[in-house]
Amino acid sequence: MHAPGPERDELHVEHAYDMIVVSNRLPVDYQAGPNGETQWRNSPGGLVTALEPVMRAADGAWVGWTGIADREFDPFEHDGISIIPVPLTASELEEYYEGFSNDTLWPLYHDVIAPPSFHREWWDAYVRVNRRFAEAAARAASDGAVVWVHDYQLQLVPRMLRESRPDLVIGFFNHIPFPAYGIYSQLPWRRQVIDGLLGADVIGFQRAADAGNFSRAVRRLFGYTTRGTIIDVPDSRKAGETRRVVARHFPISIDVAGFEEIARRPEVQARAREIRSSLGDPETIMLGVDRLDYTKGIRHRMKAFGELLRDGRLSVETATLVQVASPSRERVETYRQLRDEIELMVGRLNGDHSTLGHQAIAYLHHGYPREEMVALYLAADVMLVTALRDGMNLVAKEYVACRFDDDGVLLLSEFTGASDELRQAVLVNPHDIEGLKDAMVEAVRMPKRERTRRMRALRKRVRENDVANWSATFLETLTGAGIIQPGVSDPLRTALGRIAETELLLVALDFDGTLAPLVDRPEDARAPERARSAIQRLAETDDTRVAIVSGRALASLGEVASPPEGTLLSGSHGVELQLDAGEVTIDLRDSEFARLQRLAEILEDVAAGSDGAWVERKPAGLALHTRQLSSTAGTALQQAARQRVEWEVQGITVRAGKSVLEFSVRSSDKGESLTRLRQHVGASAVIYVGDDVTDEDAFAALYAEDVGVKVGQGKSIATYRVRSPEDVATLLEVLADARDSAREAVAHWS
Ligand SMILES: O=P(O)(O)OC[C@H]1O[C@H](O[C@H]2O[C@H](CO)[C@@H](O)[C@H](O)[C@H]2O)[C@H](O)[C@@H](O)[C@@H]1O
Ligand SMILES: O=c1ccn([C@@H]2O[C@H](COP(=O)(O)OP(=O)(O)O)[C@@H](O)[C@H]2O)c(=O)[nH]1
Repeated sequence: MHAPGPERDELHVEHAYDMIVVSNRLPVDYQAGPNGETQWRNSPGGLVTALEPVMRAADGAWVGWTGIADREFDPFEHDGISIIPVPLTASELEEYYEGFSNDTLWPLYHDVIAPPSFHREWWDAYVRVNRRFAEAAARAASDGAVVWVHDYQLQLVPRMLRESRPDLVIGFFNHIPFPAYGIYSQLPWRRQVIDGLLGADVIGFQRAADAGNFSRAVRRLFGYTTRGTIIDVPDSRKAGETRRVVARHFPISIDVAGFEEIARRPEVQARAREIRSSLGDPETIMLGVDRLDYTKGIRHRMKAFGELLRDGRLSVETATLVQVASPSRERVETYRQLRDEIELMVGRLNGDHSTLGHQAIAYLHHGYPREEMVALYLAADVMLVTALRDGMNLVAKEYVACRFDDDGVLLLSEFTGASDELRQAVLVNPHDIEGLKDAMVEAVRMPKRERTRRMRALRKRVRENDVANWSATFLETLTGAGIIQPGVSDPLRTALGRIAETELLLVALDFDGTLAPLVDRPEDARAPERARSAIQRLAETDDTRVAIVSGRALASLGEVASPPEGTLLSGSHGVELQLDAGEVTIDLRDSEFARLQRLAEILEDVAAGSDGAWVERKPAGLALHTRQLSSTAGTALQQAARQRVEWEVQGITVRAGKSVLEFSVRSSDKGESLTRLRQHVGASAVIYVGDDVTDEDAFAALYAEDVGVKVGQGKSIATYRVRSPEDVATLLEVLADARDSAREAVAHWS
């Protein structure tokens, strides 16, 4: 049966969209009401909260399930978003959604808080439904489109899409945690799931720890090489070649300005006052807002609250707990049991502690629209987020975004993704009931000054990474096609401020295209004066070391960069290093020397046939430069050189740069070089800035707390971007200023 969608417009979807989001949930759900009537309502959960503003801004389509079984809907338009529904039968709902997704993967990925069930027929349904989603996306995607797949319900879709549509750019984002290998390895289909995910070009996680767990699982199960955030995956279409897959964290967020705007509305503030007075105007309102899910730690929070009332540390006359527990996955047995347990607890606590005038717990088993949520946030003095495991927890961020009055206390579990960013919350381990009780009392009694200090810091942090920033960072990593702001963007400025506080900083910079604009004759390349004096400022202090990391031979680098004393140099992609103790000399073995000679003959021969191409000699390799040729002629010449070298010389490392093809008889890359520099210096944090494909190895060698900056367009795993060497100069000035301020602050406090 085909039912009409809301505000339905006929959509013609074949190969129509350049950007497609695929998720199990759509922004709207078709729900049966208590009397059998059906209605569209907003879907539950944070995935929809985060993706809705992204989709509204993009001219793309959203592929997903409408929340009801055995009904088919034509594509329709909802609130400015093109929706492509995927149908599920009643048995698929049971086996794919309630079964494999929410009774196998969900508990397994949330550290087996509840025991996962493993059933082969659930797995079969999971494969079948994933294929249906992949087919729907493949039908709707235009040539070379970007397809962004979401969450644990659809982990096989990336591989399925890559097989059927190799032209697509495929991203995947996991909204829930990715567990440690000891837990993940329980999954009977552990290899198939990882292989499914590795079909993507970029796999995003909420926390750095999740990405680390995933990379470890890839190594253990497949033995693929992983370097930092890069995984080399065999290319099923090109024998002997590998594809680069990026696996790293992109913490999700919310529409911060949108939430604040609602919070500032007079009618929402009036509603907040009304909520307070309907609860008898207690001194303290504590609030919990969660889907009714065993991962959220609702029982732990109620136990702690009950004991505080029992012990007289809190009283119902002064404190009330409002618990919104919105209905979720109600046909899954573990969720039914949880509801019974929680409602029993609420009944007991209210029976034991409530008075005629004061209720201990106001328990609301409903889903509320956003305005009501915001009014609740404004009414709450203390927000309780006590999840036992949670991918992110957007409620924590929403609370902070709404508190434009700089008041309110956020009590936050360390086991949420949000706790990585929201360090100024009162952080708790919800398993430690005594610790939780103490933290609740601390939150209730916290003096105004401290509340304000913490809330200001939290609001700053949440504003720095809103949902637009999250999606832009992910999509830029995926496509390299984002619009780069001129100068130094606010998020980059914040990251520079943070890294400037480190003890011993290594500032590692590529030269050509990064410090110096690209020029036709490499010997003419020079860094602008502003960059040179900022480097000078950075290099003259004991707590900062500067390194220039280049593909050029060391001798040529020294000449064009003329760096200040003490600068470390890495040439020939790390084959040559000039550290404090002097230059590392390269003694080529006889076999390497012979190969170098043969290489030189071949490349000189290839270059001789083309006007404008030339060969640069380096200690352990050669570079064929094609910058002065048209792009077609340059590519053809590079192709010819590559082929001849492959046929005629063994053991050569080939590396493509911007209009240059590098051949080396000894393999090393900028990532290895950066790691050696980090160790040599003993750096506590590193910033790396680079523009070329070869700089990606260096970005891959960065740790979560380091900063990677890509100069210009192009696919990159770096988190930040600037447009040009001029902006790199500005970046270095900002960094030098930030380093001075950090030093002054330390001097002031010591
Ligand atoms: O679709 P449901 O089965 O009703 O569940 C609702 C959503 O729950 C999960 O949300 C997660 O995503 C949030 C945003 O990234 C994150 O903050 C939270 O920690 C996660 O649990 C689930 O991952 C979604 O797929 C569901 O739609
Ligand atoms: O009655 C409710 C309860 C929750 N939410 C929203 O549901 C999302 C919950 O996201 P979170 O990341 O905290 O957890 P999830 O439910 O996705 O696990 C947030 O945007 C809440 O504002 C809502 O709109 N109404």
